[in-house]
Amino acid sequence: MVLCPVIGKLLHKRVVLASASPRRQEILSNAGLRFEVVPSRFKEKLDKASFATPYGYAMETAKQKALEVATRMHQKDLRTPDVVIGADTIVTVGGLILEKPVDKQDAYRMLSRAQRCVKAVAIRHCSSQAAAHQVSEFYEETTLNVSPELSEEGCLEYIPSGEPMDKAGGYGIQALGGMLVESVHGDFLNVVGFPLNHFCKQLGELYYPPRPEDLRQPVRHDSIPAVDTFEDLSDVEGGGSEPAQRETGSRDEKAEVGAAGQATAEAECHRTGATLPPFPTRLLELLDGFKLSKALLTACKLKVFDWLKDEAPQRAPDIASKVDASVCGTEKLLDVCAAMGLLEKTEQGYSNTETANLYLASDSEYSLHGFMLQNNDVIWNLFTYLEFAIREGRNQHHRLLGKKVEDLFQDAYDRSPDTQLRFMQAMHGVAKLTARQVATAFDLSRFSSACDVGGCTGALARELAREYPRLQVTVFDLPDVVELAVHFQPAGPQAAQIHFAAGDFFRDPLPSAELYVLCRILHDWSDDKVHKLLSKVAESCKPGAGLLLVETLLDEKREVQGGLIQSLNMLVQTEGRERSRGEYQCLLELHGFHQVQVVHLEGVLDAMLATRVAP
Ligand SMILES: O=c1[nH]cc([C@@H]2O[C@H](COP(=O)(O)OP(=O)(O)OP(=O)(O)O)[C@@H](O)[C@H]2O)c(=O)[nH]1
Repeated sequence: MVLCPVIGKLLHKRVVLASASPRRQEILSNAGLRFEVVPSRFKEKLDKASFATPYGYAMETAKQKALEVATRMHQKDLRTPDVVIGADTIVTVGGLILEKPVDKQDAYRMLSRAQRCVKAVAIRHCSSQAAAHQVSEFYEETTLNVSPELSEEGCLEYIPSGEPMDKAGGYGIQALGGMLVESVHGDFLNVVGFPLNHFCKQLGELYYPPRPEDLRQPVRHDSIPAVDTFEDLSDVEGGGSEPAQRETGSRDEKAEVGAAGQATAEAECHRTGATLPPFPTRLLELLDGFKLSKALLTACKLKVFDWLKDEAPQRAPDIASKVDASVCGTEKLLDVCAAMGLLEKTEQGYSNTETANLYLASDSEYSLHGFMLQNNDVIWNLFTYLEFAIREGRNQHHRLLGKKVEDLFQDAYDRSPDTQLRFMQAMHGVAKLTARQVATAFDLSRFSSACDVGGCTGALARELAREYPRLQVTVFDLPDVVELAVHFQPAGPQAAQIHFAAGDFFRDPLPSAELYVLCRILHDWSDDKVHKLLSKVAESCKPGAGLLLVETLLDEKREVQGGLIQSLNMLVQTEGRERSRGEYQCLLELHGFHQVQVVHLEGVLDAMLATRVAP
């Protein structure tokens, strides 16, 4: 018997479940699906830190599981399956991704907290060419609250049952673990092994796409009762709420679903007087964000990633003694780093992930260690005054330092070589990340000389020189910056193309050049100073000279909110601000630069190239 007609659509296809999970198999066969089981050999070891969200990580793992099985079957018996289903489960607690416990202690830690269970499912529709496979994907999220009465003894009694160890989140809700869970919001089967309801809906969308006339009907949101509210909602206008965490569909659809869902929820509340609003998971994750940042910064400050670089896994007590810290504190910090995807935790101990080796060890080529320390030692402290910055509309160095600050770069901090070097290390790390993109954003081959105004360690100058072998680049910066820049100059073929010149770009004449570069400089300064600097650059330019401006343009569409955070950052730290594309365009034109072209770079930066016209 097939209750759900879409399951029948798969009956004559070769369906493969790429999973070893017995629960997943049971749920799907109970639903009448016929399939073969070929557990995936894909190692669940993707770098968590390289995904913007936990969902992204789980989805990529699910897709890779299905791909590995489809490819292997094709290679082995030359008969490609029609459909391969891959799934992955993660559990998130306050933004941290947890999977299956690696040991009993880990299980204990997982058990004591409220969790979100996210299942990502990838349905791979195969053809003989892997590249031509179509993949439909969705994920389903269920929120669980572990009973607040769950005692330490209760947890410790449960763990030896063996149930937690092969289960994401550390419990089997369908068996003994059910006793630990107080409430479930969302699809129960999703926690147990597979989101059957959402799967059927997804198949429905694939096999019965809506007719155009259906699309013109007002949206109707069918109800899927959460397990804690098994009620008939059919008397509610609009038919009840869409599952809160469905993530497929366009933004507009989501907005509609959200609005309709809210109206329904209100109606429902009015009717029963008892229904709880959705659990504010995202909100709580945002709240916890500062704790995660501080954990990352602290691990950098303690040089945890240096001690683990290129080493065999080490246990918490070893690391604790190296970083001169308590074992219990170190262990907690290491666990959070592992959950953030910065460390890997196995039975042998902790080791760096690739992200940590690449960016967090202090001696790696693309190290952001200096930038982390700058954030820990300076920016973090400034942000504690955010409320004042918002009220007063200005930076907060005076509060942090307890004195009036006239010029941020000249007299804000003690300009000891150490402080200066730390600042330069921070700038160097950030500049190296983006220098290649900046250097290649436009064709600059018509210029034979460039001046990188405020070019600090010469990281961008080096990329410009590498990209344009006939270009001579002058890095113009304050005398003490130029003095310390030698620490950052690797010997190499570009060295002969790069020169350093000391001076203050507000007071001293600029070195002459055909191309001027202002990379993340203007955003530090007030409008008055920006005019002053741009007029100096304009005066130094002959007609046809170029100005390469690199900044974060406000109002540009971006995937992440980084641009807006950057804007807040400027308020707290500098006397400047981020500006919009229109504002920069006006500024450039006012100072005689026209033909403005804009290129978006990866991350939050944008590059603009303008040409000086005859006055
Ligand atoms: O309450 C419960 N919570 C979780 C489970 C089981 O946990 C695992 C989740 O892991 P994953 O999705 O990665 O699947 P695997 O078992 O590793 O098999 P794959 O071969 O597909 O990677 C899953 O088995 C759930 O059933 C549970 O049983 N109860």
